[in-house]
Amino acid sequence: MNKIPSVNLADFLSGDAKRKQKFIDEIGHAYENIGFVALKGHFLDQKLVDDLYTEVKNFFDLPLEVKQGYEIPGIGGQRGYVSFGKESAKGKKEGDLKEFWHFGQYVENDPKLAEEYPDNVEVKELAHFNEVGKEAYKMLEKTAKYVLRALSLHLALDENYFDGYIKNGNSILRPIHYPPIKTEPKEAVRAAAHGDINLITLLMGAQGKGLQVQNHQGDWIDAIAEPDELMINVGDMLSRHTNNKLKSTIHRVTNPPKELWGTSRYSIPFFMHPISQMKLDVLEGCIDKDHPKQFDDITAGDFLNERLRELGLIK
Ligand SMILES: O=C(O)CCC(=O)C(=O)O
Ligand SMILES: [Fe+2]
Repeated sequence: MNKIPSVNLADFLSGDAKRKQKFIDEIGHAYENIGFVALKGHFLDQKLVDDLYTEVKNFFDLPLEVKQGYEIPGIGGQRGYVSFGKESAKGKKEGDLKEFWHFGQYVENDPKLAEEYPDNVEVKELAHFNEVGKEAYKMLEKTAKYVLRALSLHLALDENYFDGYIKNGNSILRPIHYPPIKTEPKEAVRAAAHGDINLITLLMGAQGKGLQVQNHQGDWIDAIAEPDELMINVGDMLSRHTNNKLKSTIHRVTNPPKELWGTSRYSIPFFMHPISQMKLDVLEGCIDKDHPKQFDDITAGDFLNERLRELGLIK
């Protein structure tokens, strides 16, 4: 495959059995091959997208001392601000050329989980930042729920298989700012080649050049979405759970050519995580003579901690 396929969630939600099956087959096929799709028909309307970008730009425009006041020690960057260069891709020493913010779960009716997760951090300088972030979080979570339902059916599981694992899950909304590049970055890139940790990622802002995906042949292909599309990819948790039937594809964000060094890039991924107790053990239905079990049993919580250590976010 050398192009990211485009699918429409409206097919899945149409109530028409044929259209629903078409969506399941298209996304299933795409995830067994390239691991990415561009998705139309999601639950984010244009006003919400515009409002979120406005708030996010306003936040990153705040003075560094103000932003650093929202960098919370001891929580592995899981909420609030993470400053420039802190995170590096697994196996890489140079930090990525980015700063970012994390909105986390808004736990409902589960005091134990509310206790387990760090609190969301409120930005005091911006009147709408917190509420707009929360609204986008909810709409992305809702979109992701239906995508996982389609994948459950593709895997011959119960349609609602993931519902209980993602309700109040440890998902993260991460607005990212890649600032203008001022001096030759040498080895560092905006985001070094990596696979995402989580179940699936929904990315707003893949409209411009920058994001590239590595296909089976090892070629890097541009992943560019239409204005009304989210880019959605499989993460390592889902790949493990399905014995790599669904592919977590390596991707990166390249540095722009020198004449565009002066421009920022903004992107906003939503990393869909389950609750930490979910067992990522390989599904029985994904093991057979030709596909022996490839991964050890592990919970989502333990897997996440292992990876945050490798990214340099926890000690
Ligand atoms: O900025 C982008 O377009 C992609 C970012 C990304 O892959 C990530 O944060 O995991
Ligand atoms: Fe990523």
